[in-house]
Parts: sequence; C-alpha cells; structure tokens
Amino acid sequence: MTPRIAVIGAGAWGTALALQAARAGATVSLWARDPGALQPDGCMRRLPGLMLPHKIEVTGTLPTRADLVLLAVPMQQLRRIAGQLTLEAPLIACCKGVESGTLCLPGEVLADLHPGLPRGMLSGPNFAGEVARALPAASVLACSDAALAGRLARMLATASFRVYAGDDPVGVEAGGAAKNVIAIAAGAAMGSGAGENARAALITRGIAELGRLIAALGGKPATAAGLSGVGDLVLTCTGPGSRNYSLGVALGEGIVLQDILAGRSTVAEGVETAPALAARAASMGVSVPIIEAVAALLTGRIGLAEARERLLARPLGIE
Ligand SMILES: NC(=O)c1ccc[n+]([C@@H]2O[C@H](COP(=O)([O-])OP(=O)(O)OC[C@H]3O[C@@H](n4cnc5c(N)ncnc54)[C@H](O)[C@@H]3O)[C@@H](O)[C@H]2O)c1
Ligand SMILES: O=P(O)(O)OC[C@H](O)CO
Repeated sequence: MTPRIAVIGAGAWGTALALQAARAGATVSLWARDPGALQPDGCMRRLPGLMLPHKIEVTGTLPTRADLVLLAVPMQQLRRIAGQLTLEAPLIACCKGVESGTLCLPGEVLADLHPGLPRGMLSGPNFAGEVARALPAASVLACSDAALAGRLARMLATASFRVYAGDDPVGVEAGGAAKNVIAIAAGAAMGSGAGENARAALITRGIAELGRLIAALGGKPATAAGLSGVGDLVLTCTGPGSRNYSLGVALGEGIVLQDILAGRSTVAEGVETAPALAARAASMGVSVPIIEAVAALLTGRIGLAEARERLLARPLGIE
C-alpha cells in the first residue's frame, strides 16, 4: 500500500522533504503555517524555482492520518506545533537544536507530548536545496527500535537520497544540535581571518565535544563519527550555504548579531541552541569549551577576541 507521509513545516527543509517523499512514491501532505508559503507560480516561498508536483497537498490543517510524520519546524516551535497533533503515527523530528528553557532535545520534547507514540530523528549533511533537486545525499533516520527505523527509512529513500537506519536517536539529535553551534565558531574563525587551520581544529575538537555529550546523554559515542556527526559538521562548517556558518562569518567580520538577524528571515538554529546546549552540558558536567565560547559570544558575555583567547589559553591535554 502507498504510504502516507505528513510533513509539518513548509520552510526549506519541510519542502525538500515533501519533494523527496513524493519522489519515493508516498502520498504526501505538507502543512504550512502560512497559506502564502505556496506561491501563485506553484513554488514554495522558501525554495523558489522548484515547482511542487500537484500530488503534494499543501494544507493549513494538521493531518489526522498518516503512516509517518516528519516534523520540520524550527526547534523552538516544535513543542507548540507537535502539541497540536492528535494522530497516531511515528513522529520523526527533522529539526536540529535544543529547546531554550527546558534544554530538551527534539526526542525529549516529543516524549513529553506523546509518550505513547514511536519517535525518532532524521538528520545528516543535507542542504535542503540540494535534496530538493535530487542531488546525491545521505542521511540517518534513528529510532530506539532499529526495525522501525529501517521501515521508515525505506519509505523515504530513493537512489539519490540514501537514508540509513540508526538505533541511537539521542546521538543523532545531539549531533544535529552541536553542529549548528560549532559551525558558528568555524564561521567566526574564517570571518575573522584566523584561517583554515583554526577551522579544521574547531571541527575536530567539536567532534570530541560531541562524543562526550553523546556519552553523557546515554547515546553511543560512535554516532559522532556518522552522517549526523562528522558528516553534518563538515558540511555545515565548510558550506557557504549554511545559515549557521555564514552567521559566524558575519560575526567574525565584526557585524553585530542583532544586525545579522535583522537581515534574515530564515532560521539559524545555533543562535538559540548554543546557550541551551552549553547549559545542558554544564548540568551533566560535560566539558564543551567551544560550545560554551559560542554561547558566551552570542549572549554578549564576551567578545570575539576573548572567545578566541579563551580557547587558545586552555591547558594542553591528551588527544
Ligand atoms: N534548510 C536546510 O537545509 C535544513 C536541512 C536539514 C534540517 N534543517 C532543519 O529544519 C528545521 C527548519 O528549518 P528550515 O530551513 O526548513 O526553515 P526556514 O528557515 O526555511 O523557514 C523557517 C520556517 O519556520 C516557520 N516559522 C517561523 N516562525 C514560526 C513560528 N513562530 N511558528 C511556526 N513556524 C514558524 C516559517 O513559516 C518557515 O516555514 C530547522 O531545525 C533546521 O535546522 C534545515
Ligand atoms: O543552513 P544550516 O546551517 O541550518 O544547515 C542546514 C543543514 O542542517 C545542513 O545539514
């Protein structure tokens, strides 16, 4: 039977996932908060130039039936929007971040709201525009039930979009959150002229921070080496198309955060996630100096020079 996939959130990623799900043969609905998201030319506002096939239903009504729900809303909106769902289906978070205030990862938000429903996370090195255009890409869909992850991954996969199944959702969620923060650091290094060596060091030590976070959260540290860890860190810390990296570059060039944000309508998850992830790490006694430095920089507690100084002055350890 043809699976029904409901995508919640019609930003760039929700739109790309709807296109991908349709390509994989599913019946697809795409929930948009704003009816103007579907433009008169048949393209979605966040992915101009890509016509949505008619078989994707764009709707302002949340789904009541589906075989799989993909939640592609901004992290800080996940609780409010997922809380309105009444259907019974596996809920897969596709947003990358940590909730401010509660310090919850996406799966923890979903567990609070819908404790009886299967849940998981889809994440990987995936720029929406490339996935939407069916350029080759890979991602991981992780659930604590590996067999379920495999079934859901097959619903979404095509020859151009390889969806691996994973059994470490918390490790995948931590990777999605951390890479956005490390990408801001990498961008700031490049924007301030610190150079390629500095960026490579930040990526590598960022992976070390992610491994410690995953272990403390009860996940599998090896997940840090996978698509949702190294894969997404490399993409986001080097791809000029990354919102988080480019925000870091602008900070490195001396532009004030408020001015950067005022010129954007898209979400850079690292901005709100950095302080939340730093606080979550502190609550578990995990050392995450790069994430802490980015949080302190974004919240105005230190400037760029002090952030750099702090990281370079740390005691030399054993790798
Ligand atoms: N864009 C990508 O390449 C990409 C890839 C993988 C994962 N993601 C993740 O997907 C999530 C969504 O990002 P995106 O790029 O699709 O977003 P986007 O920047 O394209 O658009 C933001 C979306 O958020 C919605 N929105 C804004 N304020 C809202 C509110 N108050 N309530 C409800 N909805 C609101 C907007 O309507 C829009 O649909 C993020 O967590 C992001 O990290 C994005
Ligand atoms: O543009 P960014 O920084 O939000 O990154 C988009 C995706 O998460 C890359 O995998």
